[in-house]
Amino acid sequence: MGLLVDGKWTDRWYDTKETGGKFERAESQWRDWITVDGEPGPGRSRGFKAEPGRYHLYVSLACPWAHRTLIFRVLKKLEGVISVSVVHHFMGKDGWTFRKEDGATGDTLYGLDFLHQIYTKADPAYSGRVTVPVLWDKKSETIVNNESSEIIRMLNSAFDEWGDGSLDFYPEELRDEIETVNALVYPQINNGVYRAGFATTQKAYEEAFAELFSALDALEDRLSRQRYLAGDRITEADWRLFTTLARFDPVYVGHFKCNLRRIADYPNLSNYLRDLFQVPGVAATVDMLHIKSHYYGSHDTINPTRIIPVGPELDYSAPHDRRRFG
Ligand SMILES: N[C@@H](CCC(=O)N[C@@H](CS)C(=O)NCC(=O)O)C(=O)O
Repeated sequence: MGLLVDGKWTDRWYDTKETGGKFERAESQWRDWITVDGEPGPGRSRGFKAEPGRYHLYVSLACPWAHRTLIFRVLKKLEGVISVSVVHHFMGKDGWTFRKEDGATGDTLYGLDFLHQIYTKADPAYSGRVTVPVLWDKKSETIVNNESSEIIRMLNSAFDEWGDGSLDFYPEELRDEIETVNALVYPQINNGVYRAGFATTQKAYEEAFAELFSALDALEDRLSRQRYLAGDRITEADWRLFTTLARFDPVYVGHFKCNLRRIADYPNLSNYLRDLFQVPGVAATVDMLHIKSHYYGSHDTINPTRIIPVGPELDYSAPHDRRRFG
C-alpha cells in the first residue's frame, strides 16, 4: 500500500494520527467528464467526446467502487464500447499490480507492471493515492476520471448511441430521492465499513460502527415498504449499495469488525441483495475469490497472517421474496 509523491512511488499505509484514529478518504483528483458532444463537464476545461472504442476502465474485481462501474458497463451493454483491464487482487508494497493470475488480465493497453505507472503516464508529477476505478482515454492517453460515482453517471447516459439507451438509472423524476439515499449510504455504509475497519482508536471504530448499523436498520425499514431504494424501479442508488452488501457477510463482518448483525440477519436487505444479484449480467461481476483474497490478503495491519477465512456459506442465487411488491 502506498501513494505517489511528486510522481515517485512511496510505500506508506493510511495516516490516521492526525485525525484521532479516524480513516478519512481522500478526494479523487481526476474529475473530467465524457459527454455526447465533447463539451467539458461543468466547471471543467478538458472535454472528452463519447466515442466507441476510445475509453478504457482499469478496475479491481475486489473493490466495491470499481465494481459499480463494471455493473453499469454490463447493464448498459457497453462491453463492446469500453474495454477493461483487471488488476491483481493483492495490493502490497507496490499498490495495485498487473500480475496476471487468478483472472487478472494485466495491463491490456501498455503492458505496464503497476497501476501507479498509469497515473504517472497521465501526470508525471502526480501526488496522491493510486486508486481504482480509473477511466482512461486511449486517444489523448490520459485519465479522464477516477471517481466511481461520476464514472457511473457517464456510463448511464453518454454512450447511449451504442449501448442500451432504454435503461436509465438516474431518471430526472427520481433524482432528489436518489440523492437523499446516497447521502446516507455513502458516508455511513459504503465508506462506513472502511471507517470502522481502518479506524485505529476504539472511539473512531465505535462511531463508525454505530452509524453503519443505524443506516442499515433504516434501509431495512425502507425496504419493507418498497422493492428498491428509490421506489419500484432499480436506480443508481441500488447499485451503489449492492456492491457493499455483497461484500458484507464474507468480508466486512469479520475483517472490518462490522459484526452487530450480518446482512443474512436482515430479512429485507438479504432478499433485496439476492434480487439485485439475480439481475441478468450482475452475478458475473461478483468475484468472491478476488474479494476475499484482496481484503484478507492485503491489509496486513488488520490481518498480519493473511489467512483467508473459508466461510461463510453464501448463496446469492437462492430464491428471494421481492416480487411481492409487484
Ligand atoms: N472515491 C473513490 C474511491 C476509490 C478507492 O478508494 N478504491 C480503493 C480500492 S477499493 C483503492 O484503490 N485504494 C488504494 C489506495 O487507497 O491506495 C471512488 O469511488 O472511485
